[in-house]
Amino acid sequence: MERVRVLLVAAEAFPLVKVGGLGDVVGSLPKALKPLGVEATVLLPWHQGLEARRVGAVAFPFEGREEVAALGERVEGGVRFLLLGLPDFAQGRVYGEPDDGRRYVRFALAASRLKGFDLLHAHDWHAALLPLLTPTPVVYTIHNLAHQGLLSPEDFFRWTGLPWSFFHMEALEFYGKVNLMKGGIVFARRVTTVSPSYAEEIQTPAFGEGLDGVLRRHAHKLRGILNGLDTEVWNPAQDPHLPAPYSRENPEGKEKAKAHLQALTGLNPPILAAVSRLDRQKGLDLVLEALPRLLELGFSLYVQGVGDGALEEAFRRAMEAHPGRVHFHGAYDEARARLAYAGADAFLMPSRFEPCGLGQMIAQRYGTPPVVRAVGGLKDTVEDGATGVQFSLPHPEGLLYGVLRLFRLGPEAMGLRGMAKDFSWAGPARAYLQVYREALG
Ligand SMILES: Nc1ncnc2c1ncn2[C@@H]1O[C@H](COP(=O)(O)OP(=O)(O)O[C@H]2O[C@H](CO)[C@@H](O)[C@H](O)[C@H]2O)[C@@H](O)[C@H]1O
Repeated sequence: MERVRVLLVAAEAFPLVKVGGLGDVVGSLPKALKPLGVEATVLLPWHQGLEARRVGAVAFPFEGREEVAALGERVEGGVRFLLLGLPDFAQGRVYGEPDDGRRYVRFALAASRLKGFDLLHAHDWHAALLPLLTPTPVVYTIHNLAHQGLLSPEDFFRWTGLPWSFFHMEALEFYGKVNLMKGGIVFARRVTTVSPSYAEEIQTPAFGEGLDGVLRRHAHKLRGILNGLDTEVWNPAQDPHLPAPYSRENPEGKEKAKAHLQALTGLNPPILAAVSRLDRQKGLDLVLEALPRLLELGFSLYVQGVGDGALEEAFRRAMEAHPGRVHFHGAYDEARARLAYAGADAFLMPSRFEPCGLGQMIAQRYGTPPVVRAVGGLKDTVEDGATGVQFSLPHPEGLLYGVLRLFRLGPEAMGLRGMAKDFSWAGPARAYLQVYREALG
């Protein structure tokens, strides 16, 4: 097969901009595709503060006028990034602004005008509109079905100039709104999501977020492909943020990471850690509810994350109430995250749902066994009783059971087994190539 030129279109990609796991995946998949003959470029909004070389401009239609977006280019770690310079992204956060719908629609409209690619790989609702805008084949990946991009139909059709004939149940309409995610699912040539279990789950009402019927109707083009990890970026043997390198063969350095985490936080071992966006999805409220029992049993808790204000406040208060036993780091902090993955005795991920999850994979790679809820990608990546523990009940009792079982079974041996697992992109990248081939027909 000829070299395939693919444009990955997303809101975030490591190392330029990362809020969560989407950034990790979009930033690392291109590297893994390269040896398979896929020339992958990443297109992002030109978020404020990003430095890049201006290489041109793209004209696109919006509200019946022609507008122009600057085009920037930057190469990082062998990956080519293109940035679309829209004034909408010159300030504000990556997500969570009141005009998110409008600015990401504008992003997709401009993205659809880029030339020179055989295939577009669109990620999450921010890029879901692409299959309606371009004849180039599109593969659409769902990283999180909980965020769908809901818009008023009046705004949407005025902005895009698309015909109102798209506003019906088998296309964009969703309870009186335009649903961008639904458009991605219906109109892309292939739809993927980030683990085999989540691909099954989202076809059921319990996990389908109202789109399970649509997903069942399009199940013939739906595939579950597990995320990989960039094993160079996530490698305790060469992580500059750790006090000492370590590996499965030479695990001594892990003790230094533990000592460093304890010194930095004042926590007594054993330390249970969570590094996560603070969102209902992640089930960290269960950790709060289980906290009194966990403390009674002698555990300490380290939580790092930003997001939901009430959760941030609750963890802050828990830290004040239990100095030396609870530590909350309410920041996005790459270096500290790595120290937590390395220095904790166990990693907690009690998610209500989890499309794939990277935290539990990173923890295993750093020799820290995870306690996870048995859902989605957590189910597919943690070997219950061997490299970590799974629990089913979405309740503090379920979490407590999981933690106690893990410590009964022996976290050290599990940690060592976890380090031997292959979480690389090699297999997943081949699966994406197969999907790309299917989409190209
Ligand atoms: N405060 C903080 N400081 C530093 N780093 C932090 C941090 N908070 C989070 N992170 C990092 O963000 C990433 C989180 O990735 P996950 O895949 O576990 O969850 P997320 O829900 O963001 O991703 C969504 O997309 C991904 C990608 O497909 C799916 O795996 C997942 O299930 C889905 O919910 C990890 O690299 C973690 O270390």
